[in-house]
Amino acid sequence: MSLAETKAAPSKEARKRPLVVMQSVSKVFSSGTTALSGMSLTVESGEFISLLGPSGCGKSTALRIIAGLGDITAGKIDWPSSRINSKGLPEGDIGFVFQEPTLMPWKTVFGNVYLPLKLRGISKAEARDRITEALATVNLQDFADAYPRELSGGMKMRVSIARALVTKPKLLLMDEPFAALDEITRQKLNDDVLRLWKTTGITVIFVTHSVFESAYLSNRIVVMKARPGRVHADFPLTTSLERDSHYRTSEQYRQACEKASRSLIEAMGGSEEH
Ligand SMILES: Nc1ncnc2c1ncn2[C@@H]1O[C@H](COP(=O)(O)OP(=O)(O)OP(=O)(O)O)[C@@H](O)[C@H]1O
Repeated sequence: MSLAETKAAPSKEARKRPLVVMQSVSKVFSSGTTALSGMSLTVESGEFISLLGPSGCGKSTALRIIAGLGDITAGKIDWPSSRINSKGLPEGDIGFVFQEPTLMPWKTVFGNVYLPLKLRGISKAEARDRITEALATVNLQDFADAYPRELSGGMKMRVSIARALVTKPKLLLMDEPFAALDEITRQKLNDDVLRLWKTTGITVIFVTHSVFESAYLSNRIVVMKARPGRVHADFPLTTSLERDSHYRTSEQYRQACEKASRSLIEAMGGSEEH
């Protein structure tokens, strides 16, 4: 290895830096609702984390804080691998996919995916290759000129994912992205997201109510407890199997679902006998 290469390579320490470190974060809204209290979470590069929890336990609030979209009442949040702007927020390293695709109906697929680049002052000509690449990642390369009204619910969500990916973020935050879709479409999109995770090396935090979805997708599950929201359990999920249709019917998947389900029931204050 030449000296130049030695210098260019990130140090071992830099490579190992986490993407997000939340330390005892609390969030109280002006209404007086305490959405989070003492939430700590460290997100390492390359992880696929499912944030699983009952309705109203603060999953979306936590995700928005991780995205730098909401201020915190107490505690500390840091993005050790990101460039931090003058407001103390990470710049450009985070993509966000919401529950609704939130596409502009008057713009084509291309125009919708262009938006984050346009906001950064990048011309359409400069952006073209990146948009084409992002659309190809979600298998929509042939739909660049289509309008949202011409797409199915699943395709609209894939456009939304392409829009989140076009800036090449290190971290992809997904807030119950497939909750409104039918089961078969949801399973297909689960496979798309897994393929994306494996091929790009992106880190994913995926909010879901679904034990089955979390057990299928993630290599780490963080279960949240409600009122106020905080981490109840945090465990890795490893499997020797490829996550595909065979995995869905395997004993390993059944056990993963059981573990996540048990933890969720505990977080909700119940017991298995209930
Ligand atoms: N902007 C806001 N102002 C006041 N209270 C809010 C606001 N956003 C969320 N909350 C409250 O904070 C708590 C946590 O909400 P949040 O949406 O983060 O939970 P969640 O786990 O994502 O819920 P769900 O699974 O139903 O989407 C809830 O009690 C909610 O009503």
